[in-house]
Formats: sequence, C-alpha cells, structure tokens
Amino acid sequence: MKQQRLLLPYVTSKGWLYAAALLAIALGNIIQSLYPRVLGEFTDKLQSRSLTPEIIAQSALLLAGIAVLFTCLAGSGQYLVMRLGREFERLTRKQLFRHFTRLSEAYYASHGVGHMLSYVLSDVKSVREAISSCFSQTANAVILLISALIMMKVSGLPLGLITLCVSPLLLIPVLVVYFGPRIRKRSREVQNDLAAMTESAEEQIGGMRVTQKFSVEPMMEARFGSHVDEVYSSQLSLVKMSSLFQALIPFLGSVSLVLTLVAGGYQALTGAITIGMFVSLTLYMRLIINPLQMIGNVINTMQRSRASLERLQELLSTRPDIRNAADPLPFPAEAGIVIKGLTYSYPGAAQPALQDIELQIRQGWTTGLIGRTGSGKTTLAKLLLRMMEAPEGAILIDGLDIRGIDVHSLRDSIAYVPQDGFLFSTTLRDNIAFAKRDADQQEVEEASRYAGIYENILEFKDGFSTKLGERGVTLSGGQRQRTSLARGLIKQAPLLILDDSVSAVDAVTESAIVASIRQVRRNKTTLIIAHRISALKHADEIIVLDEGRIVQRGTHESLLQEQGLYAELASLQQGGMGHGRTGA
Ligand SMILES: Nc1ncnc2c1ncn2[C@@H]1O[C@H](COP(=O)(O)OP(=O)(O)OP(=O)(O)O)[C@@H](O)[C@H]1O
Repeated sequence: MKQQRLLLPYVTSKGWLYAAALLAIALGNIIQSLYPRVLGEFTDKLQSRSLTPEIIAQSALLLAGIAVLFTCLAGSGQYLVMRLGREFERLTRKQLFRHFTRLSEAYYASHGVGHMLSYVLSDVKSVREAISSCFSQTANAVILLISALIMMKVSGLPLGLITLCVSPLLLIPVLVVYFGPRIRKRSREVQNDLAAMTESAEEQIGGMRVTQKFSVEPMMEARFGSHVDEVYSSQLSLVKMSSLFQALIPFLGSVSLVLTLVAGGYQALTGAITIGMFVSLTLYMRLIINPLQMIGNVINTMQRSRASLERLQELLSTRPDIRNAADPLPFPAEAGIVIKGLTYSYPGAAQPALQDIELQIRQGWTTGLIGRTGSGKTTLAKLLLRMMEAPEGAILIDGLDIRGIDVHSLRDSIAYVPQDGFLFSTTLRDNIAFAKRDADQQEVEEASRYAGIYENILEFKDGFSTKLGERGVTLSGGQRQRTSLARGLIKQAPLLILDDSVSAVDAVTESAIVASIRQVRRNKTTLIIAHRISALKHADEIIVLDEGRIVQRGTHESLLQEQGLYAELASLQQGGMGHGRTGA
C-alpha cells in the first residue's frame, strides 16, 4: 500500500513562509549571540580601569538594541511558525473528514466513532506541535549553537578550550539515536490506547440510558475503567522513557559548565585568556545550554508526533473499498434491476448472507421483499446502494453492471429509507429536505403528508422549524421513522427502497402511509422490505427470502395459496402477532 505523505507536501507548499520564519529566527539568534561579547569586553575594560561613562552608556544602548531586535525578529518568526502549524491543523482536519466520507460500511463496522475522533483531535494536534513549536525551538537551538561557536572563536577564545567545553553536548545525538525509536514506539501505543478509550467513552456515554435502564452501571464502569487503566499504564511506560531522556540532556549541560569553570578558570589564572574572555565563555555556554536543554523536550514531542503522523498517513492511505470504475457511467434512464446468481458473504462470516439470488425488480413495479430476521433483506438493499460491492455482473441496472455506475450518481438516484433513519440536530424541515436542499416549503409539506407526519409536525410550537436533538425536541420512534420516510420520499428518486420503514407505526397509520406511497410511486420502481405482510401485500411481486435464499415468489394472493413461509407468516400475523417482528 502506497503511503500517503502528509507533512512533506505541506511544508513544501509553504516553503517560502517557513524560509522567512527561519530567517527571522536566525537573525534574532545571531544578534542575541553578540551580548556575551559585549559583556566580556565591558569586564576587560572594567578590570583595566579604562571604563568611561560614555562606554557604559554605549554598552547599555547596545544591549538594549540587541534585546529589541531579538524580540522583534524571534517573535515574528515564532508567530509565523505557529500560524503555519494552525493552518496545517485546519487543512488536515478537513482532509480527514473528506476521507471519512469515502470510507465504506465495512470500515465503519470495524472502527468506532471515538476511534475516528482521536485522529481528528489528538493525532492532528500532536503533528501540529511538531511543525510549530518544535520547528522554532530546533531552529533556535541550532542557530544559537552555530552563532555562539563562531562568536567564541571571533572573540579570540582558544579552539581547544571551546572544543573541550562543548564536548559533552556532542553526546546528545547519541542519546537521540538510542531514545528516539523507543519513545516513538511507546507514543504509538499511547495513541492507540487513547483511541480505544475515546471509542469506549463514546459507546458507554451513548448507551448510558440503556445502561441505567438495565441497572448495569458497575459493569459499564469496569469496561470503561479498563481502557483508562490501559492508557495509564502505556502513558507511564512512555513517561519513564521520556523523563530519563529529558533528565540526561541537562546533565550533559551541567558537565559542560563544570568543564568551562575548570578549564576556563585555569586558563584565566595562567593568563592564557583574560577575565573578560572567561566571563564571555561562561555566558556563551549558558546561552547554548538553555535551548539545548529544550531539545530534550522537542525530541520527545517529535517522537510522539511521528507516531501520530504514521497513524494519520496510514489512515489517509486506506483506499475506500467502493471506488468508481475508470470511466463511470451515470445512473441509467430506467431503474429496472436484474440480479443474476448473486452470492454475498461478509468478510470473516462463516455463511453467505445471500446465496444464488436470481431476481428481477421491474421498472415501474413495486416489488416486496419479506423474510425472517437475518434472512439478508438489508444486505440486498445495501448491495444495491453499493455500500458493499457485489461480484462483477451480479447486479445490472437497466442492463449496466452496477459496478460501472458512478457511486454518487447511483446513490443520488436511490432513495433509501432504513428502519432507524438517523436524524440530525437541526430543524425538521432541514432533516426532510436533507438530500434536496432546494426543496420549497410546499414540497416539504407534501412529502411529510405522504409520510403521515404532517399533522404531528403542525402540533409542535415551531412546526417545521422545530429543532431536533440534544437541545431540541425528542421524537418518538414512530415520528422519527416517518420523518425519515418523508426525507426519502421528497427525493422522488427513480428507485425507492423502504427497508422496514414503517415498522414502528400502528396498523391504521401504516395502511394510510402504504396507500399514499402507492399513489406517489405509481409507475416508479419501488422495493418494499418488510416483516409485516400488510406493508407489502399490494406489491406487484413479492419475494420471500429465507436464510439468504429466495424460497418463494409471486403475488400476495398466489403466495397465500402455496404451502410455505409466506402463508405461515400470514397466518401468524393474522393470529394477533401482526405487529411483532416475525421469526425474531
Ligand atoms: N456488517 C456485517 N458484518 C457481518 N455480518 C453481517 C453484517 N451485517 C449483517 N450481517 C449478517 O448477515 C445476515 C443478513 O443480515 P441482514 O441485515 O441483511 O438481514 P435482514 O433480513 O435485513 O434482517 P432484519 O430483518 O433483522 O433487519 C445476518 O446473519 C447478519 O448477522
């Protein structure tokens, strides 16, 4: 799998801005590295008693100038780098969301919402830290080190002395090589555990009402608690490694200072260097050590960010399972469907969900699909929507292989109404006009009348402007279903699939809805999936599925004449179980 590169293209595209930031930081640090020299010369003049009030004023002005220039230059470099980091965060979050919209049903079945959130929140933030604060701190340290070394040489300090004093700092790269990969590995474990914990939090909080109703709070606490413990232990293991690393770097800095004191002091005693030179040497060493100490922090953050970057790159490299063919065709003029020898198994399933399906959903007809729970009805609907991919040549729409049809055009031409349609936290109007944003009020009202929800909506104080969701009205199961049905009907799509879409309404409402759907879908292709015979008995053809296979087909009347599952379901439902889920 080719890895999608995330960072390099971004940094390259912003190359000029990064170069400008680097320049500002470099100039700021070069200017700052002048101040030990000013103080060294000042000390020498003080010692040789050649100090005058003018020299004092000049030196003070010089130091103030250095401070102002450093603040302006380093400050603007820092601002630019931080801004570039935030821009990366903004673009990557959008890119991730775009990628999420392309991932398939199978991906979402194996990755929870919390897991996806952890990419958008913590991984992106962690990479942003690397390209903002780490960038400026590294630039600071490297430039300051180089300019301080040059200034020490220019100030006349002996090369041997300089080399001896900075030698312990040369061990820093060795520490980086040893600790870097270890910190990265542990960081990756932390990120994975955090993702699992977010996923668990999302699920446990989402299911809190069920938890309370079943009074199983201790069990759920233990479930979430175990994820929290895992995060704690992986973080602890990371903290151990990174603390050791971060403690060793200042230690090397202190060794450098000790050497400076001993070797510099000895040379000043013997007269090899002046006292002013000794003062500037110690100041230079302090100047270098401060940012180098921060390098420990930077490298820690960088390793964490690298682990996050790897996770993000892996995610962005996941190719969507459902992709358009090289030359995708638009949805054909007619929505007649032929299914030939379709067998479909979910990944890892022992049994196929559908087997040897031969079926025709005729253009302009209403086809009914009935069967016990788990018989494969929804699987068939999802294959028609290409939420999963059917084998080549198994599903033809108006003679075209479904795999050759543009995914967007296909889904745009099908109105799919599931049993438990998800409604968004917006107004009822927005939910109904979800897939038809330009629908006028009349269309919205018409669709809600057909779906049998119009009267209910008018009863709300704000009518169609009623807000749903956390800060709005909570609809009953049946109201939710009918709103979702209105959302499907308003599309007036060439193919309508109702997947148990009126299962939560009473028999009277159901028969009114079925009658209006028949009216609005006259001569349009419609597939009604249902458990209840009453929902599909008017269909032009009814298909009976059992354990993934078609076991009967015909009209309501012909199927009632046959010995078989349909007649069995009919007698059960007439016997008073009509509103339950048969075979469940
Ligand atoms: N994402 C999935 N991964 C694995 N197996 C699945 C998945 N979705 C459904 N199945 C299995 O496929 C079979 C058919 O399921 P499907 O949802 O199509 O049945 P159904 O007839 O629509 O049932 P119901 O009437 O209860 O909605 C079942 O055995 C189910 O467990």
